[in-house]
Amino acid sequence: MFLAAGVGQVLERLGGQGGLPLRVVLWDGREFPLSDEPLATVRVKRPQALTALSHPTLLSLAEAYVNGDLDLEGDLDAAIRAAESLARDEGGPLFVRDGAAPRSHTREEDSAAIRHHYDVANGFYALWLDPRMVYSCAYFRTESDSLEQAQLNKLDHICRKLRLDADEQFLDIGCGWGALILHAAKKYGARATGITLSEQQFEWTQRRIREEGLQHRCRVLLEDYRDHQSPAPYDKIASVGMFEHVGIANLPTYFATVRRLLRERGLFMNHGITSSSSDGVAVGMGAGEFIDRYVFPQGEIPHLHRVVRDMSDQDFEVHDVECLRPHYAKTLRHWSANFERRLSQAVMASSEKTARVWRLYLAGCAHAFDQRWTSIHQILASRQVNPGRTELPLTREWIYR
Ligand SMILES: C[S@@+](CC[C@H](N)C(=O)[O-])C[C@H]1O[C@@H](n2cnc3c(N)ncnc32)[C@H](O)[C@@H]1O
Repeated sequence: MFLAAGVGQVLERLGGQGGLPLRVVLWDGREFPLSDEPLATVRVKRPQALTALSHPTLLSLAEAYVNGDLDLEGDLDAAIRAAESLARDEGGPLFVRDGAAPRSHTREEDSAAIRHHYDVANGFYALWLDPRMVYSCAYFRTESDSLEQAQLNKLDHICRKLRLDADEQFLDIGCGWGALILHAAKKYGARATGITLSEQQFEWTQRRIREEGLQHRCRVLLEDYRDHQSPAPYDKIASVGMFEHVGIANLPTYFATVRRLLRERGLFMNHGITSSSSDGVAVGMGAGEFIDRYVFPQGEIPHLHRVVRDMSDQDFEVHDVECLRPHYAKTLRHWSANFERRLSQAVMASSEKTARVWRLYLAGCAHAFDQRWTSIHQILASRQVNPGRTELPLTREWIYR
């Protein structure tokens, strides 16, 4: 408690970090720069908030900010690096078993978790995503690609890897605001179906399909991937930034569902976040708990080897794996910079608390990908129930043509 710890003790603790790039401003106006040229200002709004700084974890610091006990101004990345340095100093491991009971991921639980995250408001997401509203890692062909260009590159990268062709039946599991199905139908002539659990995304995508005049080859459904039925199997299936919601124990069900929906020798692209911990346990120091409690309830990320194993068990042959980690750090920095520029609008489009959560989550995840706390992989595989030759060319040159 602050009164026990005292301002002096807390400042001594912060000062002992060897020059954190922060200025601390107390509720009574007293200012304490912790280095010669502080990059960010932490405003301690009330004495109780010092508790969060006396034995900080990334969760306690984040909660103090989300609850409005602390304010942050200036260079958010510098503040996050400083927070990590403080939390690390408390001695916790980088990866921890969170001790939570395994999640069952019933349809009701998953649906509630999706509504929590994605149904904030379409206008809220439009403030900081690219104009197509793509909400997954972009693909930067050059360092200076804009976010919009890099998201378009990503849509093409996926369609090319899938060798998507005119009139092929294409399914996008977890289609977000529909960017991939619209692109697949418009540019590649595919017959595209998207499914989402978010009502707001569903309505948005329905409208976009109408606006583009693509009703004859594009549709969106509001349903759980486990319930999706199709009269004929799909030629190609993508899942982009979705399988993080599935749950590690449910990966066999998930890949079995894709196998059920895909034709023999059909191609499947799984693009998703992977853990850097080979055990697939959560990031420690309170970071994983913050994401679980405030951002992605029920989210779970497996290590790459677990994904490949569970895919192989469902008769998928893995052809190509690409790590996009630097691309996600860049994507998140674009989102975070957009969010910083439009912070007051983000508050109006959601709430003060939601905007505070998302502000930390976007900048914090950029840091997490930079630091390799988490990674992301595109895995291209084909359904190979009957052994034999694949439909793929001998080399991967087709992807880059
Ligand atoms: C991070 S968003 C990615 C959206 C999109 N693929 C993109 O790249 O912009 C995750 C998507 O997965 C969907 N999703 C999550 N769990 C799902 C489930 N059980 N069934 C269907 N869709 C699900 C969400 O509704 C959301 O559209």
